[in-house]
Formats: sequence, C-alpha cells, structure tokens
Amino acid sequence: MSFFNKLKSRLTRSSSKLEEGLDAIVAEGGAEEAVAAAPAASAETPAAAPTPEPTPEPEAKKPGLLGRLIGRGAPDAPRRVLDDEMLESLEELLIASDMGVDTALRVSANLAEGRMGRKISVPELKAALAGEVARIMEPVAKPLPIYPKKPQVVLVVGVNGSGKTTTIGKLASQFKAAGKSVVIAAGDTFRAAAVEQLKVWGDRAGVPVLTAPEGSDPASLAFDAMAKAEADGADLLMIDTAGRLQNRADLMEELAKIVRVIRKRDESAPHNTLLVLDATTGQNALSQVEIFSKIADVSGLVMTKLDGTAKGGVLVALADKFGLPIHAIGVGEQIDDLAPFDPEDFARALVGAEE
Ligand SMILES: Nc1nc2c(ncn2[C@@H]2O[C@H](COP(=O)(O)OP(=O)(O)OP(=O)(O)O)[C@@H](O)[C@H]2O)c(=O)[nH]1
Repeated sequence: MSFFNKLKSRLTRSSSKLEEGLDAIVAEGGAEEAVAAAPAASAETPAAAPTPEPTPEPEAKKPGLLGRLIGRGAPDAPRRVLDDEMLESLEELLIASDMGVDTALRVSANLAEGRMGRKISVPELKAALAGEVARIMEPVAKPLPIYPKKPQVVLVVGVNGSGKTTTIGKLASQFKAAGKSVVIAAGDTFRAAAVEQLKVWGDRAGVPVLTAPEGSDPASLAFDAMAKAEADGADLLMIDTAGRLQNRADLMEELAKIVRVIRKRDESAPHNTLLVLDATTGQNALSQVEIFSKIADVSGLVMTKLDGTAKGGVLVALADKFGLPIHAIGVGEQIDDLAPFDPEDFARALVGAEE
C-alpha cells in the first residue's frame, strides 16, 4: 500500500467527515439548480449570481480522456455554481473540521478566487481545497533537523497522555535504524508508570533508557544522561519531561532547570525542543502550543493520534497560526507508526481527494 493510501485509510474519520460534507454541499446546490435554473434565491446575492450561465454544456459534454479517468468532468458529475451561499457552507464545514475560524475563512476565500460564479464538481472542489491546504502546510513540513553536534539533545515536552513516550520510542527506533546511537532519559521522575513505559519503548527500540529514583530531580538525571551520552559518543539524547500543565509555574521551573543544567555541559543544548500534541484534542492543541511556547523554546511539533480522529483539520490551523515545523505525525500505536509529514499527501487524505 502506498504511503498516501495508508495515510488516507488512517485518516478516515477526518477524511470522511470533510468528504461527506463536500459531497453534500455540491449535491445540495446541484439539486436546487436543476429545479430552479432561474435565480430564485439570488436576490440578496446579485454579485455572486451573474445571469444563469449561457454555456455550461460544452465543458460537461466533452470530458477529456484524462478527465474521464480521474472522474472530473464526467457528464453526470453533479456540479454547483460557486456562490456566496455555497462558500458559506464550505466555511462552516471547514470550521467544523477543526481548522479554526480564521484559517477556514482564509482557505475558503483563496479557494473562491477566480472560481466565483463558475460551476464546480466534487472532484474539482476537493482538488482545489487540497491545493489550498497543501499551500499552508508546505512551509512547515520539515523533518527533525540533524546537527553534527554530538550528542544532539532533543527535549521532548507535552501534556501527559499526548503521546510523548510513544513518540520518543518511535523516533529512537527510526534513528537507530538510520545508524544513529541514541540514549533516552526518563525525565518524568515523579511518575513511576511513565518511567516504566519508557523502558518498555527503549527495549523495543533497542536503546538504553536512563532512569532515576522516583521523585528525584529531573535536572540531575538530565545532567547524568548528558554525561553518559557524551561518554558513549551517542549521536542523540532524547529527554522525556513531565507534562503537568496544571502546575504551570512548577513545570516551567522544572524545564528551565533541565535546560540550565544541560547547558553546563553544552551551551548550545537543547538543540531541539519537540512539542508532542494529541490531534484528538482538536482546538485545544492550539492553546497547548501557546502555553508550551511560553514555558519552553518549542522548535517543532509532532502530532500524534491522527489515525481515527475526525480532528485532523487542526494541523492546518496550527500551521497557519504558528508556522512551527511539523516534524512527524503519529498514525498508530506501533513502533513504525510515525511518518514524516508530507503536506500534499496529508492535504489530499484530509479532504478525501483522489491520489
Ligand atoms: N492511535 C494512536 N495512539 C497513540 C499514538 N501515539 C500515542 N498513542 C497512544 O496514546 C496513549 C498515550 O501515549 P503515551 O506515549 O503514553 O503518552 P505520554 O505523553 O507519554 O503520556 P504520559 O505517559 O501519561 O506522560 C498510549 O495509549 C499510546 O499508545 C498515535 O499516533 N496513534
């Protein structure tokens, strides 16, 4: 299965929600159009409904071979004139798919440009929407940058349950497979279960996990982990951290102390501060980025649990609002279920467009 198909099948809930909505929007207007070709409801939107187009036929009658192959321009494909009403429905649909109001309005406005008053089919609408989404996502699709500095220190932050442990395990496994040596530090020393879970993932990835007694200072563990990673000549040190946002001041102090301490060994560390976000939290992910950017110098994002959520649209809102790099996406609970972020695949999978 190609990666696109895999992503599409994983993103089913986001896709089907948008896809069904787009189908319904076009079908709705298409039916209206057949019944009332005269501009019955267009009194309040005169600009959007220029006199019923005199020549809609030729285009629909003669779809090219390519058009027929990919289903565009098929004579029976329902079409709807893109007018203010349709645009409004589209805005509502995008907002409902967690794109956020600002982004949904911008995407709709861009999509309308040059298309107002023209008939549009579902495949055309999906392709246009995928194009707009991809345009927003393109600049943020960047893999985790790898520096020559050894060890490269990656601080991993995020609220509890966002998928930090799982993501660290998956990343460690990928780096290991790419020939890098990795050390993990279990920095959430206050939660024995979190440490245990990280050890399990370390075993799976074949990577050592440094732990400290329950309740001990995470900064001191981070310092020891730096020393071990340096002594071992490790390429990467990934430091897990606590995610207690309810004690924001404490957490901020804890993260600041970890950074202070590792900088004693390497002034340029941490080289990356990864924020792990759970896609199923939808718009809440936006406030998490705001908060964590204040308490840590977030350099990039990993979005987890994109499989099985209907809230994939939040990635578009995140990219549009913050422009932080999206390094990878989590599409399942297994060790291989971390994929690079491909903006075009994502955009097409999200709107349910064909490959
Ligand atoms: N479906 C799916 N589940 C995921 C993904 N990433 C993580 N999970 C699951 O989400 C749950 C929480 O993941 P953890 O990695 O333990 O999250 P954490 O942020 O380390 O949470 P704490 O250990 O509570 O600090 C686990 O059940 C994971 O299996 C993903 O991409 N897809």
